[in-house]
Amino acid sequence: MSGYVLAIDQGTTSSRAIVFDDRFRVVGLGQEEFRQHLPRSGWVEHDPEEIWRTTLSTMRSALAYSSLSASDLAAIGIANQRETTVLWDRRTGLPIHNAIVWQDRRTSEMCRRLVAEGTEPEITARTGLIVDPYFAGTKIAWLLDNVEGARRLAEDGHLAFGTIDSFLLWRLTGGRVHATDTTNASRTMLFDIEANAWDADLLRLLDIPGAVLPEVRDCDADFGTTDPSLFGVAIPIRGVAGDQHAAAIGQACFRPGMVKATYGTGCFALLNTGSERVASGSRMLTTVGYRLAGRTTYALEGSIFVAGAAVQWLRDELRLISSAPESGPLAENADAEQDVVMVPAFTGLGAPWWDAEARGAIFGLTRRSGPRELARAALEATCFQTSDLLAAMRRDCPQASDTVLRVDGGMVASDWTMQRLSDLLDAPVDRPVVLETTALGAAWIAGQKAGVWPGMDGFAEQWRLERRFEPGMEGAERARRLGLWEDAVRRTRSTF
Ligand SMILES: Nc1ncnc2c1ncn2[C@@H]1O[C@H](COP(=O)(O)OP(=O)(O)O)[C@@H](O)[C@H]1O
Ligand SMILES: O=P(O)(O)OC[C@H](O)CO
Repeated sequence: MSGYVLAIDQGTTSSRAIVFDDRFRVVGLGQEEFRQHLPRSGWVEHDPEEIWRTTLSTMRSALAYSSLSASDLAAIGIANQRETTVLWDRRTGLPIHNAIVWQDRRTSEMCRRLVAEGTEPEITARTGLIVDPYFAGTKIAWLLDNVEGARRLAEDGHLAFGTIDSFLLWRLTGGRVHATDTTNASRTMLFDIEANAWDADLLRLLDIPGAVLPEVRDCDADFGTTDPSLFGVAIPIRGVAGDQHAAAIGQACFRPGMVKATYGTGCFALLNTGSERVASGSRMLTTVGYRLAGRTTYALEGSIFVAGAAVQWLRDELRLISSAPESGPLAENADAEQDVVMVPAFTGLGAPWWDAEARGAIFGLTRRSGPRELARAALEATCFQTSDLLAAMRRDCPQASDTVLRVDGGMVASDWTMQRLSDLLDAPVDRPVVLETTALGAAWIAGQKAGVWPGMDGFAEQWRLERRFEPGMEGAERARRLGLWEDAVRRTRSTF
């Protein structure tokens, strides 16, 4: 059998498909952006049909680019934006509403109520999560309560819930598979990560009928085959993982203590904690890193909602730059005497603050502040936030104390940002040769399961360093800058 594997990387702003050969080289690529629907302040939606159309067409483009045909593929792996919630009618396959995106804050009142009722400790004990609108559970509840007729359809067994992986699986298999994987399930706030099962008490708490839920399988399970009407042949789907989990795999973070951070729209850092779940005392998330061959590997996660999105804001709203790569050189020339600090809480603050109501702020502006200082502040905010996450992880887990950060995602192209990141973390930052780590991780799960790619050790050996950034900032300056950030966050938070 051939060693070609196609990975779907269905992200927040674009759908991508990549074909890899058995030496992990990219031989085909397709990418399409799709629309972000912002019906109200704090609300973010995607059209599931657009997600499906762009996924299908990028798969076809990737195949065409590689000059391969579908029958050359040994398997498909899926990585997806997590938490984004779709409900569809099983009888027609049609969504009953737009997908509610992970960034959407419409259920913050519901979450506040759950916290006020004292439910958070039990929710955290079972799911490893914080009560926040970020996760899928309250989004499902909102759809059932606000889309006319939805609750009755759900109770009658006609509605299916899925994160994007489930929705794509349903469509790819012609409605034959309603399943998800453990990593995606672990982001719903309805899943017991110890028992590896949906939690009946949490379903009752959020008033969600169990009939809507997909079956939960391991990341490397059999997820069926594509409907032959799509590509002419039935291609096996052998791997599914949430995109951040797939990136941790693509970065070969297989040993406890290894950490990766992916800098795209947001930033998500995952620390492998091995077969034991680590409870965070610092409001990090405890999550399933991956589950392969019946064994769960846990992770601590820090989620930052705005990273590259702050650069997009400089480009699209302030129009200070015309493209993202201009931000680094601008920042490099910022006035060293000015301390302009940006807290990009456009959609609230994620870990470790979990403040859904906070909104962005800029401090320290002077008459001489301009595009350079704002560019530095936007890029540095990502570094400061990562520093908060790593400090929390180090408190929670001694294995993280002398760690090297493996980075990927669009924003790591900025050398200035990576150097500043290393300076502020006081730790090395490793940028690999292959930056398509999310797709590579999904492809590896599927490829090794299909028997055409090597196992974990063989795969880990292929990881290659492109550049290591070493810390070079004086300790006193680091402490001063981190102090400025701490002060800015304190003044931005909605609660003290
Ligand atoms: N050279 C660069 N410097 C700074 N930011 C960048 C650079 N290149 C891309 N970005 C940022 O990275 C993000 C895109 O990364 P990507 O991994 O494709 O994101 P996503 O998967 O979330 O859509 C954008 O927000 C963009 O602003
Ligand atoms: O699509 P990305 O790369 O922005 O990742 C989104 C995350 O999975 C949200 O939890």
